[in-house]
Amino acid sequence: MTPMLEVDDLKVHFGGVKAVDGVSFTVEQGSLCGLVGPNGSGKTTTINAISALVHLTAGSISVGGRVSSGRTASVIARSGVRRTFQAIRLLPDLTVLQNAMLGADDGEKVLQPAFAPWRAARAQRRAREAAMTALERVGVAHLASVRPTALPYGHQRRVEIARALAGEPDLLLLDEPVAGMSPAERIEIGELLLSLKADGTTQLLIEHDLGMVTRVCDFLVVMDFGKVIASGDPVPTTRNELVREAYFGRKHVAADDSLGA
Ligand SMILES: Nc1ncnc2c1ncn2[C@@H]1O[C@H](COP(=O)(O)OP(=O)(O)OP(=O)(O)O)[C@@H](O)[C@H]1O
Repeated sequence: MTPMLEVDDLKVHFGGVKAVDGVSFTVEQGSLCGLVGPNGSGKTTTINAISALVHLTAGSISVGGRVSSGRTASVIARSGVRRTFQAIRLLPDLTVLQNAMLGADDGEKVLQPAFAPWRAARAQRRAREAAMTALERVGVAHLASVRPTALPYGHQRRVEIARALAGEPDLLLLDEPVAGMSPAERIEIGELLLSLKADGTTQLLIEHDLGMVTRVCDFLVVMDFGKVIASGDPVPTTRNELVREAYFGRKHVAADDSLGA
């Protein structure tokens, strides 16, 4: 197996806060890896480091065999790493289609039509095609002309995913993509992630719903207090005693049997 993502002894400290403190893991090409752990365990900071939104205190990150540490967020994105955000970041004054277009290659030119107009027109055409394909994929193409603020939360989340897909990523980082969705919507998004995997997209999924994670992921990495406390096949990993303690606390572990069911 070829690694798509290699995180090696990653540390991200904010002053005295050791948000990520010596994390190492690998995501194989074409696989779907779950990154789980209690609130504040360092998951978002880890994908912020992978997408170059925070500085690394130490360690290294490689994507597709190339060391990405030191590159800017836009260079990382252009190299095929796209992401969604835990808090929805759609622009309220743009339509659903325009928001998705921003995620396409050259998406930034969508907002600069006056700059080299002939090139902008070509970039816009390509971005529109990629965005429509992504919106179709997440099931909201019929809402392309609507403003995202007019949509229910679950649909806004789908647009957020579509924006990342419009960049046709090799590595897709998903930060709680189904938060706030109904159980039926979660199943649909789970199926979408599996279909993206079937197409060869490597994915790193942050998710608190361990039922979903064990259903769709090939591999799990579990964090607590900035460190990896367990990793491996999903079902046995969620049954690991350290993982159960991290989620439920020691005194509840014996009583609660909902993990890894
Ligand atoms: N910019 C920052 N400055 C200071 N502390 C930060 C910063 N970003 C994150 N932290 C802290 O780092 C720790 C890890 O946060 P992070 O958001 O990565 O956790 P998480 O596992 O994603 O949590 P959740 O599941 O709640 O989203 C937390 O204690 C958080 O308060």
